[in-house]
This record gives sequence, C-alpha cells and structure tokens, in this order.
Amino acid sequence: MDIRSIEFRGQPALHAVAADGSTLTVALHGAQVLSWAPARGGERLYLSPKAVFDGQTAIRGGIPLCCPQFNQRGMLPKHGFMRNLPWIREESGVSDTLRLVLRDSEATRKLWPHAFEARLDATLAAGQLRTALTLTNTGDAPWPFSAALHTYLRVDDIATARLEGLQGAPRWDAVRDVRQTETAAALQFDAEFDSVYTAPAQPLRLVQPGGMLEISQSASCTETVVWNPGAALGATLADMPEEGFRHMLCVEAARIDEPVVLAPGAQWQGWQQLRVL
Ligand SMILES: O=P(O)(O)OC[C@H]1O[C@@H](O)[C@H](O)[C@@H](O)[C@@H]1O
Repeated sequence: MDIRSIEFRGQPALHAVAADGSTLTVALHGAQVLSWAPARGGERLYLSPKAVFDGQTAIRGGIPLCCPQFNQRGMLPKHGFMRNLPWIREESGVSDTLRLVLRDSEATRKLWPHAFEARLDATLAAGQLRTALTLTNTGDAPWPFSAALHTYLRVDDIATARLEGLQGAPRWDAVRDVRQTETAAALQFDAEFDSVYTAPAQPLRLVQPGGMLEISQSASCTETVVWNPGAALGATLADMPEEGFRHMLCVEAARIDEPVVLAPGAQWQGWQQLRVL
C-alpha cells in the first residue's frame, strides 16, 4: 500500500492506495478515516461537505473514534476527547495497514488523569476495510473506558436503505427511551433513529438498490449503535447540510454498556470490518 501525506481541506491527512486501486484517506486529527473507496463502486463513507476542519472540532463524517467515553455517559466532552486531538503516524510493519497513535499528554491528563496509548490500524484488502482501535494501559493504575468506531456509511437515499441482521437483538431506543427486542428483519429509516443494540454474533448487511455492504465487528465490541438524525434533528446540525441525513447511516461498533477496566500493562482491541458484497 502506498501511503502519502496530503492536505485535506487545509488539514494534515494520509492518503493510501492499495494494489487493487482502492483508496483510503485518514485525517491526523482524531485518526479519523475520511474516505474509503474500494476499486469497485466508489466511495462508501459519508463525509459532510459542511464538516469543520479546524484541527479542533470533531469532524462530521467518516469514522470518528469515540473514546474513552461514549456520548454523554460521563463527565468528559461528548464522545470523549480522542476525536478532537492530533494523532501521529507510526509504521505498522504490515504493508496493507496504516497506523496512527495517540498517547497521553498534558492536554489529555487535564481531562482524564490516565496514562494510555491508543492505536488505530486501518487495513485495506480488496473490497474490504478493517479499522481496529487498540488501547494499552501504560500507567500503574487501572482505568475504565468506553469506545465506539462511529462509522458514517454513505447511502444513496436513506428512504431506500435497509439494515439487516438485528432481528432478535435487545434494543435501547434512545429517542423514545424504550427497551425492547428488535422485531424487524430489516430496519428502515423515515425519522430520527438512535438505538443501542446488543451486538448480534453475525454480521449486518446494509442493503441498497445499488449494492450491499457487510458490517462485522469484534466480540469485544458488545454493542452496535445505529443512528440517523432524520430531517428535524438533521436541520439543527450546523456542520451538516439540510439534506445530509438522506445520505448517511451511522452503524457503530461500540463498547458502552459495560465499560472495560484495563489493568496496568493490559491491552484491549475492538474492530469493525466493512466488506463489499
Ligand atoms: O454530534 P455528535 O457528537 O458527533 O454525536 C452524534 C450522535 O452519535 C451517536 O452515536 C449517538 O447515538 C447520538 O445520540 C449522537 O447524537
């Protein structure tokens, strides 16, 4: 894989081209994947044309890394701080993998008093992208964390997109604050949708008239979050165009209901894999 440093909307990023012609763009800010275009079928991720690239604000789209907190479930900024900081590139030692690393610093310790190393490995294969987040406790006391690979999948039209594979999964519907078992064989989206599911063992499938994408995640990611803001909430998001919600669906590999407590020296990894079917 050929990896080059580029500027993307004025900010430092890496652009990788794999042997089969598929491409990947990752911002150093947040180690956020911004684009994945397999050789067949073009771009698969949604990046808002109004996303803010100022080296501080969380970027709307691609694959934000939410860590060490999910959403507002804690005292840290929403979705933690890792998506708001610059990561650095390191050699992965593997030709198909791009690696970025974030270690604790004065800035992180002000928010969260723990010694850590976070690593993002983005691995390209034909028609396939795997993003793996690895956390290591580099300190001498245990700490708890939550995490999510908050993937914005590109959809042609949310009205015709279906997400299969969650039937039978325990669901917390955050919009209605209702807990239930999912009954639908295929989720459809016609309004705000924000739910946390117990992750099923089998992969999910995003089905659109134009094709299918398989979404799988590591067993260490015990939840799958599905989010689309819908028209009303979408209109309030300053960094998304009014019609932006029609072209995205977040399917997130997450570890949130039971945070991991990482012992000194211990390591945790969670991954999500996207595969064109
Ligand atoms: O606007 P943010 O901070 O990137 O968060 C986006 C969304 O992220 C999702 O994971 C949450 O389930 C939603 O509740 C949240 O609104």
